[in-house]
Amino acid sequence: MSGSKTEGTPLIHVDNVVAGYLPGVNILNGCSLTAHEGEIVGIIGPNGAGKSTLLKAMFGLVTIHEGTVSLGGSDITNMRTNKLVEMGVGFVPQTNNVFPSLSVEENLRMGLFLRPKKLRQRLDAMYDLFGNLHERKDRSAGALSGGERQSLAMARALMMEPSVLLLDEPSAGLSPVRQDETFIRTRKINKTGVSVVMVEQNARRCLQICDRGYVLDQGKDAYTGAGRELADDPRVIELYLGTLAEDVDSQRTDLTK
Ligand SMILES: Nc1ncnc2c1ncn2[C@@H]1O[C@H](COP(=O)(O)OP(=O)(O)OP(=O)(O)O)[C@@H](O)[C@H]1O
Repeated sequence: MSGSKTEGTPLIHVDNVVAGYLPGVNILNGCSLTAHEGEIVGIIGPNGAGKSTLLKAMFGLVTIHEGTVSLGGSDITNMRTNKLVEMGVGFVPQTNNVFPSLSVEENLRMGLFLRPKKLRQRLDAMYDLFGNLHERKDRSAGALSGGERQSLAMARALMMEPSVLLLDEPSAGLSPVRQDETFIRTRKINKTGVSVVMVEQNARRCLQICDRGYVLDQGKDAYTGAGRELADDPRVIELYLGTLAEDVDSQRTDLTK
């Protein structure tokens, strides 16, 4: 992690958030997270720990009962999603993240409905970043492969030029090769200046590309640290061995380079 990334006001800061879907049933129980400009922050942890709920709470999709979320120092707690998108927050849900009956380009247009004047410029930028989408721009999104669909979902969220992109398990359901491509693409997006907060089941791969990681357990941030440090932390390995040891495979792309 470069020192400069963690200086100054955090880009997004979750402070002691208590949140849940139903009244009286909290899923997040005092959860905190910080992402600085330029960082990739990973959220890992066991099933049901509240990882997706944390992302949804940051994006106004789950009611926050206590605690705050701020963006560049401004309070965005429980703000409506359309307002958050205007303010520079992008969100890619795990499923149902494209309109299958619309073409690739129509999906991208939908991503920019709030700022139509920039359409050509943003389309060109996305086709530049995701070459495979340009070749398929007239194809219906429902006919894309899983990896292509994930690219389209990311590109759609990037159309509004967010400062931070929230990704919910971008590698879920993809083959190992496509998973690696997704991680490499995420890093490429980050290099264009977009900060990333990503939830991942694929813990070790995620920690390889993150500047920092958070391990969530029962709705709280249990451990945090530099991505590669966390991956080697015996406490984390002991607690989440099943998750962390799953994909050490020398045949796969080295994401650390
Ligand atoms: N829409 C919902 N309504 C009610 N409860 C929900 C809803 N979505 C998730 N939950 C509950 O919230 C808890 C945390 O779920 P969440 O999806 O945030 O966990 P996660 O850490 O992302 O796990 P996984 O890796 O399995 O997706 C679970 O007990 C789940 O049943």
